Amino acid sequence: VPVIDLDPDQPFEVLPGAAVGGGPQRIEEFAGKAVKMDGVSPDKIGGGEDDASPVPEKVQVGHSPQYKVERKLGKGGFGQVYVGRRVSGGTERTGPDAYEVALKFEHRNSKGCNYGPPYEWQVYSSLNGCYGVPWVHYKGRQGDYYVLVMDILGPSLWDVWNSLGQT
Ligand SMILES: Nc1ncnc2c1ncn2[C@@H]1O[C@H](COP(=O)(O)OP(=O)(O)OP(=O)(O)O)[C@@H](O)[C@H]1O
Repeated sequence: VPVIDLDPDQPFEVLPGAAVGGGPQRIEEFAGKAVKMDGVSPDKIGGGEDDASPVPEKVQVGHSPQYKVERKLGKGGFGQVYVGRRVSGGTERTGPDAYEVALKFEHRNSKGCNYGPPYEWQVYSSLNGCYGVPWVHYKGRQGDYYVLVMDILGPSLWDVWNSLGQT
């Protein structure tokens, strides 16, 4: 049985201005360990609820180009996904030089980020290159959000079924 190594493979970069600050601080206990928390409860924020801080208008993480954040593609249990359009350059449809990407935002107070970057990042790293899984090209933190920059996929079967009135 192949063993998948879920250790993080790359450090991520915290951009200037991304400092955690302000807001009341609390101590919460997870798995018997005291964890210092900032601001509101992660449980209340979940998958980027509307009361969380708005996602940024522009994104640049790690060594990525800059992207303008456009329409929302969807929302999951932990994060929200938007179209990102490269501000300049970008000739490819997919890959690190793509002119359009999917940007997945996960709020730093969300339940997936209790111990730092989302655990899901390790899963994406392990699955990168697998058929049907979008390639992640850049990742990092900007302001209150952890951001993944990945290939944009076509509509899911769920999206297609709904666009046809679930017939
Ligand atoms: N790379 C992508 N390209 C295009 N659309 C995407 C991409 N990634 C996510 N989406 C859209 O955003 C939605 C939310 O994705 P996300 O990964 O946050 O959650 P999920 O996998 O649907 O659910 P859960 O978080 O419960 O596992 C998806 O259902 C899909 O419609």
